[in-house]
Amino acid sequence: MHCELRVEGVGYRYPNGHEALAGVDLALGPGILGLLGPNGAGKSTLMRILATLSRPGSGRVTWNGTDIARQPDALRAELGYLPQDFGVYPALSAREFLAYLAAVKGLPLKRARDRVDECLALVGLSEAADRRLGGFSGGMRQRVGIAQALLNDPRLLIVDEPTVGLDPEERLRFRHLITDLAGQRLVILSTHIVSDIEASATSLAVMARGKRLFHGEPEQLMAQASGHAWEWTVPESELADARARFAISSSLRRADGIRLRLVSEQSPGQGATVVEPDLEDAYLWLLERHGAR
Ligand SMILES: Nc1ncnc2c1ncn2[C@@H]1O[C@H](COP(=O)(O)OP(=O)(O)OP(=O)(O)O)[C@@H](O)[C@H]1O
Repeated sequence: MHCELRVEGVGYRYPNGHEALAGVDLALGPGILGLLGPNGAGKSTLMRILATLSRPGSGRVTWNGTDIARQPDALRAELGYLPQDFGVYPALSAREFLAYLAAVKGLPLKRARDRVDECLALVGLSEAADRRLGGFSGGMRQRVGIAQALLNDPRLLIVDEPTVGLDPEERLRFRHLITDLAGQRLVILSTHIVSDIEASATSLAVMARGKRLFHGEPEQLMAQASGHAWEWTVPESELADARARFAISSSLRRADGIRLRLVSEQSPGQGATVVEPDLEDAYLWLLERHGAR
């Protein structure tokens, strides 16, 4: 199955002059791309361009060789998109809502009926299919969001910050769902939370302030942080100072003080030991190096 997305020098400026994207390049094939970046990095702006909802100000995006700004329909037929601000009609049941969206997407009636059932099953909502969406939890609504994005069995699935507002259990379930969906398609999942993608992403792109800072395998990013991740236990009285001076990825209260995990060019202080960087450390180190934290 052919599925090649190329983002070439894409820039975007909002009407108020704010430059949200500056020369972003990505070459993607089947698999799950985790698109990581702090708030305001430009992830949603890029997702909307990829979903053909806005056009790049400069550069271009091609889907299997076709420029999506010139011929958006070539991609739209193969696209599933879950926007960040996905809303549902609370009075409709999950089945009614999906049937409605299937009609909007132009699926023939018989195919629509089958696909609604299949997609509800895929996201684990068959049992709840006839319940009103108004009574659904946040996690269930997000699963409805994924179900609607899957109606046309897309080859490109774009999910923008899907775990915002979900509780830890729902978050975990959602991550498993995304992993199961990958197959032969390209899934782009944007988030500012490393743990959303660390178990599932086959490749990783990191953005900050409209620029792509990294694109590659998670292992490559972790290798870049080697020697710069530290564990350091400090008394509680020194915590505020440590927070001000270092990029801290986690802290744990222990009997002998606060055990910090942080990234730093050099040893943060006496008693600190170098540790093997995990993805969280590596992400933080990248942002730190680019002054983007
Ligand atoms: N309609 C708009 N007009 C002007 N600036 C905007 C508009 N929408 C977004 N921006 C700005 O563009 C930048 C990128 O926003 P974008 O929403 O793409 O980032 P993001 O990485 O998705 O972050 P978040 O998770 O906070 O949405 C931000 O600085 C944001 O304030």
